Amino acid sequence: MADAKPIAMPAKPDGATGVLVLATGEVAWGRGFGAEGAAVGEVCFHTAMTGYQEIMTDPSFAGQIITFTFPHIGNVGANPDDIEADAPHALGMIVREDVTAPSNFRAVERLDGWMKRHTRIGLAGIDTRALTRRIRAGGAPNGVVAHSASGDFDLPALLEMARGWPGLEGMDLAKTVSTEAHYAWGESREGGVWRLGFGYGGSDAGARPHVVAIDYGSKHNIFRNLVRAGAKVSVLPAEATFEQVMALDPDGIFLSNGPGDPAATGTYAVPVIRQLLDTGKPLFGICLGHQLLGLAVGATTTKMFQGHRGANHPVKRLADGVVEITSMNHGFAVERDSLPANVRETHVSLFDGSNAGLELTDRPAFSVQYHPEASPGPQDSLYLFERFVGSLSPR
Ligand SMILES: NC(=O)CC[C@H](N)C(=O)O
Repeated sequence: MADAKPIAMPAKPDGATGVLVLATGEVAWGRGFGAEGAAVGEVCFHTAMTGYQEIMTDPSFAGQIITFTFPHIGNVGANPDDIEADAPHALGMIVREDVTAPSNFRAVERLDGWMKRHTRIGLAGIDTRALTRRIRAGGAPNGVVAHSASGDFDLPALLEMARGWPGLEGMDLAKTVSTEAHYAWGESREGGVWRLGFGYGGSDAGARPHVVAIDYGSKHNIFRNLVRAGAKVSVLPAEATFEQVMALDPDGIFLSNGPGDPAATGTYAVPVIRQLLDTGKPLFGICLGHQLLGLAVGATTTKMFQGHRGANHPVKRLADGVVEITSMNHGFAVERDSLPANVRETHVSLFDGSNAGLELTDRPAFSVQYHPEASPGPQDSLYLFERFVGSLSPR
């Protein structure tokens, strides 16, 4: 921004090795951990008290820096099991207290070591309560987290970096985190590590209905739950064509969660989803998949002023009034008023009344905005996997 006025930025206190610089010019000094360097993205907050490894590895967090409202992050260390993708996708984490030595039998390394190994930047010693209130009042700002063990920072350059980032609105990130090639989901534990993609999961896989999942940035536990509910799962890249999906002879189609702006991803995903809907095959979508289904039926999506990121978000199921406690992570939403006549709203957020689920009345397709796979989070919504897989004919 050429016309931006210089902003007075607070001088570095002694011993500071990390800093957060928001595009507004606000600066918070702290202690860096994990990898050194600088990362730019949207600074959001997450209220879950557990599951930091699952959160950091959820591909939906690409392009985002997560402020954890829970002050003690890292105290169960890092392990090879609690991951939703092979590596972290969130750009960095901001925490209150320094990461300590892990106290958990499953830990194989410290969180800060894990972050460093995966080139992710951490920032500790930040007043995360004040930062969270700042985000709540002003919306999620763009910003930079930087870590330099020697304490050398070029603040004007970091500010420039924060200001130069275009923001998540209009940004397609799904294809940057999706699988590159088609694979059949399966996993086995070898040498203490889950190995993926060697074949169909579950016993007697041949008799299972076949779900073809389009991976816009999927979490592993979604596929695990589809298998647990009785399916076998094939995974295709975000840019898969209608013909590529149909060549796998699906019994049902799954649209995954993922990062970025659904409207931007929709430019290539929506035409495919429309064709898939026309086949009459059952379809289920989660989060970004929900938003893309919404766009495919003609609804619109919008960037929320306040996104939802936590593991205790109440959602009302409109069919029977039951409240599900859900795990959520989204910054965009389907606009209720834009839903066409053949689409019924099925779930509503009890925090702000925003749309949390939909179903078509003339085709077997439904989706939810929240994360029923419950990792991290409650298990109230696992029934959705059973409902979807139960509607497919086994073969
Ligand atoms: N978890 C997700 O799939 C997130 C969807 C979308 N990127 C959003 O922020 O709303």
